[in-house]
Amino acid sequence: MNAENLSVRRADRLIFSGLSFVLKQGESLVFTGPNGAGKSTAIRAALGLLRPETGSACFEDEAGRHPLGAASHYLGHLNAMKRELTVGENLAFWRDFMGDYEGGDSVSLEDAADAVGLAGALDLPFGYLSAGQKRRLAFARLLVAHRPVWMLDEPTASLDVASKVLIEDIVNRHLAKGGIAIIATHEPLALSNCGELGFSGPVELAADPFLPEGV
Ligand SMILES: Nc1ncnc2c1ncn2[C@@H]1O[C@H](COP(=O)(O)OP(=O)(O)OP(=O)(O)O)[C@@H](O)[C@H]1O
Repeated sequence: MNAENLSVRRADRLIFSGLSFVLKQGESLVFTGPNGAGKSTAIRAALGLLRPETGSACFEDEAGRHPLGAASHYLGHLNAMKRELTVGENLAFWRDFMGDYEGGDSVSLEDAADAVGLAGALDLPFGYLSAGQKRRLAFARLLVAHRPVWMLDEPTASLDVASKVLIEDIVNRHLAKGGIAIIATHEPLALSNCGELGFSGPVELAADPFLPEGV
């Protein structure tokens, strides 16, 4: 995948500018930096979920360039599950709604639940799960519909050490199969072929000389 000269401006602040990188199959990149530095914004801008001031990002394969959003799974701060539906019903919804991207290697609902340590919980309402179990189920969503790129925003927040290792393992298997991952994180993650990109935070822009004073 390719990001070229991405910049995002919000109100009178430049959140970041000139963000460019290339990731090949099997490579990962972590976004680091303090709260408010721009990591989530960078993920959302690359995916096209918010409009960048400049630049764009795309996924490239033998067939050409594709919008990054179509080729990606996005795991944000929220888990994107319905609390009234069971674990199995939630996963079935995401499998049917997203479908497999070309070259798909998705797994069954049972195997996905098993991979995140929730094998016995398929009939349990999502709302009954603990915070860590909910986060692990959000990860199972990535396994039931294939996407070559995973964009993950603080995926291991609220996870205990064993669960964090389990998630690292799932991401590493995705990378080993030629997938790509971008991860905003505050904690070190043991990922293969991993680079790091540090965000330093927004810069106040000079006042617009055409605005009346105080605006
Ligand atoms: N609508 C908005 N208008 C102005 N500024 C905004 C808006 N939305 C976000 N920001 C600012 O953009 C900056 C980047 O926020 P972002 O959520 O990307 O940070 P982050 O690095 O992911 O932080 P965290 O580690 O806390 O998740 C923050 O300083 C935030 O205040």
